[in-house]
Amino acid sequence: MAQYARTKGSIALITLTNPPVNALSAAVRKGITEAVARAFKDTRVKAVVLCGENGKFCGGADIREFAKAMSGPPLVPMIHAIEAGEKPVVAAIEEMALGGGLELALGCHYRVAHAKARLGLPEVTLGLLPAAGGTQRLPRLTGIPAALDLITTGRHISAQEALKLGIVDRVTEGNAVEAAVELALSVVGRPLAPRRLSNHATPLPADLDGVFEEVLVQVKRRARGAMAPVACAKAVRAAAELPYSRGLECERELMNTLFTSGQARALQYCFFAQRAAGKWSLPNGARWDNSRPRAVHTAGVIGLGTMGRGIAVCLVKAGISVVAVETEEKQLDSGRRAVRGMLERDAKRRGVTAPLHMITFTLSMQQLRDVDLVIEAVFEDMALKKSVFAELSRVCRPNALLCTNTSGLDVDELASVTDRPPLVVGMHFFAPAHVMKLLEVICGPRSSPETVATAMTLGKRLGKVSVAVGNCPGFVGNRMLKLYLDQAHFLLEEGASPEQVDQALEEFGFALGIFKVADLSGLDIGWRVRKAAGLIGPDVDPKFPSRHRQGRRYCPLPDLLCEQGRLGQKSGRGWYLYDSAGGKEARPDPAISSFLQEYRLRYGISARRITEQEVVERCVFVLANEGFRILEDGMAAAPEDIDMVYVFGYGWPRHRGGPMFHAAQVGLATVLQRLEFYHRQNPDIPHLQPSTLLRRLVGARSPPMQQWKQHIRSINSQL
Ligand SMILES: CCCCCCC/C=C/C(=O)SCCNC(=O)CCNC(=O)[C@H](O)C(C)(C)COP(=O)(O)OP(=O)(O)OC[C@H]1O[C@@H](n2cnc3c(N)ncnc32)[C@H](O)[C@@H]1OP(=O)(O)O
Repeated sequence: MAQYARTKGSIALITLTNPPVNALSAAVRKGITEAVARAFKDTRVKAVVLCGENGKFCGGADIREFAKAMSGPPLVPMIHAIEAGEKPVVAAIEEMALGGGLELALGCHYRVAHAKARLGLPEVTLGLLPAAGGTQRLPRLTGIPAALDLITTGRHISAQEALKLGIVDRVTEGNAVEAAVELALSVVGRPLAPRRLSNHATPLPADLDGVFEEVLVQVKRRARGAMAPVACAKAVRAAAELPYSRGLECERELMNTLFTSGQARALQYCFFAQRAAGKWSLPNGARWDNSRPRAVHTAGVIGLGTMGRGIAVCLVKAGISVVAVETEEKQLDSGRRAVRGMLERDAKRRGVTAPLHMITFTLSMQQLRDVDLVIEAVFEDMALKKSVFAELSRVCRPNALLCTNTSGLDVDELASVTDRPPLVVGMHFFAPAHVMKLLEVICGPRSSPETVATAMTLGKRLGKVSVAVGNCPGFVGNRMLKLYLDQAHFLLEEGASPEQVDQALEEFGFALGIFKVADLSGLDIGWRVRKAAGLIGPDVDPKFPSRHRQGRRYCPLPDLLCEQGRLGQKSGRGWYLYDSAGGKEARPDPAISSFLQEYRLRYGISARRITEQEVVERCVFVLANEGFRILEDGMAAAPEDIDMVYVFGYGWPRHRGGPMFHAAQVGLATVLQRLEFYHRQNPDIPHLQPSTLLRRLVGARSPPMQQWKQHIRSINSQL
């Protein structure tokens, strides 16, 4: 809807009314169309101001409408009518002008923004392009390079940056609607033709081809296989080469291809799934909207290894005072240098002063006595963590929350050594913790609603996507990762090379193949976990290590690599070869190829040709299969949560929605049939055996994802 009012005698004030973000639903488009026509007709009205209710201009087209048949007045002619009008129209941009909201503002003759407003064309993040004339008007206003940047990345910019780029005419610290009314009064009677962006010629850079080539390289690197950024670049190219009306046709054609694509569906699914993940609930009825989180002003971080450093940086950047604890002077010193360096670099990038005063470094746990919450990030060893938690019980205030950054250990076992099990929760960050968006919040069986609410809210404050998960080995992410890695290792035994597996996964869209990721993380991490799980030990024959352990197929290849000192990037050699220890450029290593050949010979395995299809299906379907088991076990509340863990924590290509969404898109019956096929070929790999839930869903004719949980016999939520 849109409200119409007259102010200052001659200004029509049109207010978009569709909380929470005044999205351009059919009703809003109808309201604007009618209100603008009314203002243009009313002879008392000399100029028009467009604004949004509740201090928010507009969050763009209504994304929920994309899944339905479109109705109501379309955006393009509505915006054209505004631009072509004979009375000046000024957009008053408060808080946000995003997507269709900014396109609407670009159709206005003037734009005023509040200093705190954010502007952008994020359609690309939804698998679309700014198809309400945005790809044609913005380049005419800012020039090609800036428009390409904004449209292909979808990034939000500040009002100040928008002013520099010429996207807004004025920025105000005061009331943007009043400033817009003032501007509207001052421009009455001025010629409007120069203010109509569709009339402008697009300013062209000297090396047009070079600019586009460079952008295409960048977009392909950022999101391999994603269609929308490429289509966005093509549409902007049309603005460079064609008159406005033909450019608009090109924009529409490109949008038509994107609009019904699987990628757009996946990206829009991710938008809503990300927001749904924050809406947690526990079996006792506690929920995100009835549990009050505690305020967190001060926090302790124990352990200044890679994880602890990143966590400390996140906390400080969120305005939380931190006490960072190490056990030895040397580690404390190197941790202090690293954390300060990260804070200084970040501050320099943002042109602010580094908040170094907000963190103190100490060797004494006693310094944690007054903090609101502690995050333990010591070495992944249950005995060590237990001793830390017992000590924290003694040192911290009785109501301080105790959190562990364990990546897979039993949170309840840790809680049991404390004097406050309800105040213990897992906060599993992903490396590097100040960069990665995912936070798994592990709800132990005794974690209180207030504790869960505090951890989830703190995650959001740190800029993370917090997902509540149950307390099982590996939680959601690493429980699934183990099986994904196993498949990759088995494929090496059967005839594939690390680079072949990685290439197939990267073609699928993963930012990095699994073997490159393993090298980056360090192969010794998994080695240690396998030792702790009793899979490696003195009874393993060092010359001929068994390929069956604990009743199932086991691949000793990564252990053999570690025994050779090939630990990944840090040692300059892993599944790949690097220039030096710490090198980043992965090169195929002929030594690995010979190593694999010898291994196959030793075990009598005849290498077979493995297709890209097999690599992707085995790696990706095994993830979804375990996801179904996780749902049955009650360790995740919904398939959307599992997908968000993979998208934000494991480099899963967002335009494929997540492993569960992907399984639904491929077709559950196909996934079932392919898993059965691979399991028949590999009966000693139990995780290739289709899960009960998958079978049941296929039996029920593959219902939509929202109905999957209804097919779990007895839901026993472990959250
Ligand atoms: C052939 C058809 C041609 C059509 C032409 C199409 C051209 C234009 C396309 C577009 O405009 S696509 C949409 C572009 N806009 C965006 O991508 C913005 C999306 N929203 C956001 O980034 C954020 O929500 C926000 C606006 C920055 C606000 O963030 P905040 O953290 O304050 O709140 P949220 O929790 O994210 O959102 C609150 C609530 O609002 C819902 N919502 C937000 N934006 C939209 C939207 N554009 N459409 C529908 N719903 C939206 C969001 O889902 C939340 O709802 P609940 O989860 O609470 O129910």
